[in-house]
Amino acid sequence: MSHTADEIASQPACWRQAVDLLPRHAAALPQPGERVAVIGCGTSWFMAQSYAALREAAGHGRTDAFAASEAPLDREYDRVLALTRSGTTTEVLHALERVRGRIRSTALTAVPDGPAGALADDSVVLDFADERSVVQTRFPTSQMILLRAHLGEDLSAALRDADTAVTEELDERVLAAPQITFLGAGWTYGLAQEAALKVREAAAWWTESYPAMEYRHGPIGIAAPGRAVWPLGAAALPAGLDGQIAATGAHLVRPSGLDPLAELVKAQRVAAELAATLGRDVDSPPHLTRSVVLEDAS
Ligand SMILES: O=P(O)(O)OC[C@H]1O[C@](O)(CO)[C@@H](O)[C@@H]1O
Repeated sequence: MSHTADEIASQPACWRQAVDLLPRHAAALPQPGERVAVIGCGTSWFMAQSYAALREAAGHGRTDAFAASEAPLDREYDRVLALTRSGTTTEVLHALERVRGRIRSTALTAVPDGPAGALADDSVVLDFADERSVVQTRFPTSQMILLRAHLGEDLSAALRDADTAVTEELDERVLAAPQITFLGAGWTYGLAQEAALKVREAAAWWTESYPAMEYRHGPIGIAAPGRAVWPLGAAALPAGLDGQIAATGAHLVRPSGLDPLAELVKAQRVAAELAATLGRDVDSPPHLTRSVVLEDAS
């Protein structure tokens, strides 16, 4: 079994641990009313998008999500939350340097004593969820569980759904699809982006991702018999879209009722399985590294 498959399967236990650790980390996370910029790269950027949508919807205050390289941190923020598994990603470190002494910052990372933690005012370390694989699976989802718990969500159903997500049979028509489009709405748009990235990273397979209401505005042109459309959560399948997808002949993955984060776990499993079918080493995808460290970036 690959490290990636092991790490995917360990998510139910990791999620429970993340919930249990909330009291230890709560004070270092964004407080209600703070204006927050959440930054990250790749997977961590997409988790930033999901968390930002959830935090605003929960009424905790303005929350913007940015790719670390594009973050307009000259704006008025009370806190920067940097999501970074490795704690070494160059663009994240640069962003933390830019706000040092001016905006309070928190690094949420998997590695104790890393560069991001040294630059940030506060650190939240989820070392139990660190990964050997290049592609991130259990760290970002455990991080999301911690953040959702901190927003006051009751996660008991999500924790049960995690058990289902790691054992349930995968959709054969998705595994056979030459192209998969993930849809999201609100906080699940970031999850859709991450699901699509996961399949690209692990299997070099053609995926796309859109906010559900944007799908009719052109992207549906890609839908065709054999290809798959996978909304993450019921809100990601707005009224009438099922009929429009059916008309293209594409396979629609109907929302399962599982928590959307558990749906993401199923997408991770699809990514790993596709990689295996294609004979790829899912633990070390070509051209990708655990973290992007730019030697001569200034
Ligand atoms: O969360 P970190 O450690 O900053 O790393 C982000 C990196 O993680 C990845 O998901 C690893 O493939 C990439 O998207 C990105 O380069």
